[in-house]
Amino acid sequence: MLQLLLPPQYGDYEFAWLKKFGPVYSVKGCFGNRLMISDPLGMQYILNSPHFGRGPALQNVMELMLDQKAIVAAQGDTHKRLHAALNIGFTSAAVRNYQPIFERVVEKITEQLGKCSGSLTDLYPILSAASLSAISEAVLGCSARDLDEDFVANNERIIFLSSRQSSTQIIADAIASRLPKIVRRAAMHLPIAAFKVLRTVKSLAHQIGRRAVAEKLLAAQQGANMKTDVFGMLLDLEQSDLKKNVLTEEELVAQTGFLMIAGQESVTNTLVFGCLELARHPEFQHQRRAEIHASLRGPSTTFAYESMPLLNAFIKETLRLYPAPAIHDYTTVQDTVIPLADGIKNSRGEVMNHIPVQKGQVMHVAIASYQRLQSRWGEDAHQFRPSRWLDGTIKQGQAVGPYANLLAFLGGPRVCLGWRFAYVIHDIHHNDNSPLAFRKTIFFRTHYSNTLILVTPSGEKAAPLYITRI
Ligand code: HEM
Repeated sequence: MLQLLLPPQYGDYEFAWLKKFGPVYSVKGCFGNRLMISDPLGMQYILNSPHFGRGPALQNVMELMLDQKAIVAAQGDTHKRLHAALNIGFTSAAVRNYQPIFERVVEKITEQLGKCSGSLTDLYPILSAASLSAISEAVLGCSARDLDEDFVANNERIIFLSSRQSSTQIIADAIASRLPKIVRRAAMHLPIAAFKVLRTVKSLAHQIGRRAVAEKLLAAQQGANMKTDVFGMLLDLEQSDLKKNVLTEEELVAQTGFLMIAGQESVTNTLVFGCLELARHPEFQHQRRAEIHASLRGPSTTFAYESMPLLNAFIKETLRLYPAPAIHDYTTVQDTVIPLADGIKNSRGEVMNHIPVQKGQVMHVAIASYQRLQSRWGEDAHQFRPSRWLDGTIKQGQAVGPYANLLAFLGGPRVCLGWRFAYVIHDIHHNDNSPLAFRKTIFFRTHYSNTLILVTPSGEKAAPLYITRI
């Protein structure tokens, strides 16, 4: 289990085991064997079936870090209701309204990166601040400059703490997740530095959310356009489900912390990995720029990236190789049988097209492994090759995930609501007002610590790349 989560480079063992044992095998965990599964049909079943709940360690993290009313901490019918209600702010029509915000943020990032031209620059702080800006404006309708300084600092601290996972911590998490909920909640009040940061962020996020809701309601009374951000959409008295009492103001406020932290962290990491692959593939970087130039010469459309096959392929390929939820844990809540697309051989050599699992079985939905299955993505599935999305290499099969059969945004009832949002933020890669090129310098490693991150050989979360203006 520790080999799986803390190898020198993420996937060192996992991808070797995938090759050796196939898409279903078991690994030894702290409290018994765990099932690793990357079979597409099996994953689709687990993600959509009520027979599975979130794994104990992951649920523990959600409960510790977030407001109890936050969508990711909610379960069953409450979760369904919150998901449906919040979805109003994340439809493709809604996200199109937020486009000017993303364009402004992208302008600022390119300007800032341009200033670092000719030097070795860690992309993390720049892209992290930019993601926070985009999310703060597009979700709350509030500039990141207006966010409480303490919130921004503590938010960064949480992201930093969650990027440092040690073997002791993994074991402690596994033990903590076995404690009764009441004990875990009580532990949050212990005078431990990390818990203090969590308590502060929760409380500040609440204040920020409450202020945003109050300002939006006032703006609505004054007849302001409410469609410019997620909170506005949700509080729009013309169409909102709030008036049907589907989502209370208090519940909307409770989503603030998760939307800010999770959105910022996932978007930043995906952008960083994208820039790293550009640095590693100068030829592709050049072709992509040529596509941008061609599109800028054509008729101007707001969503220009829709007509840019290389840019689309690039974003998909980045999400394929670097899914934020590389391994997602589930527990079986009642005995069930998981169907498999590709049968597996049992110890007697018989081919099984399904596997029975008992209540209480912990399993790892191996998203990073699935996204490297040669049977689906091609013989060179471990390579970064965006052209696979354009030349027919990829085989269709069970439809999993909301986008391009990828599971970077998960799938099923808990699918990411902000996936369109995340896609648009990648506009950074087609902004060409200040053309930049990235060049790799040192050896990097990918590391899994609640999410996939880039670390230097000494284990520090950082993405130093050379930036040059062209
Ligand atoms: C590349 C960027 C992103 C990735 C890879 C990503 C990935 C994910 C994943 C894996 C989950 C499932 C978490 C779980 O239940 O365990 C999730 C949930 C969610 N994400 Fe994202 N996310 C991204 C960006 C965003 C952004 C920008 C927002 C909004 C500002 C957002 C909003 C949400 C919400 C509201 C949920 C909860 C859905 C539910 O439980 O019903 N995400 N995301």
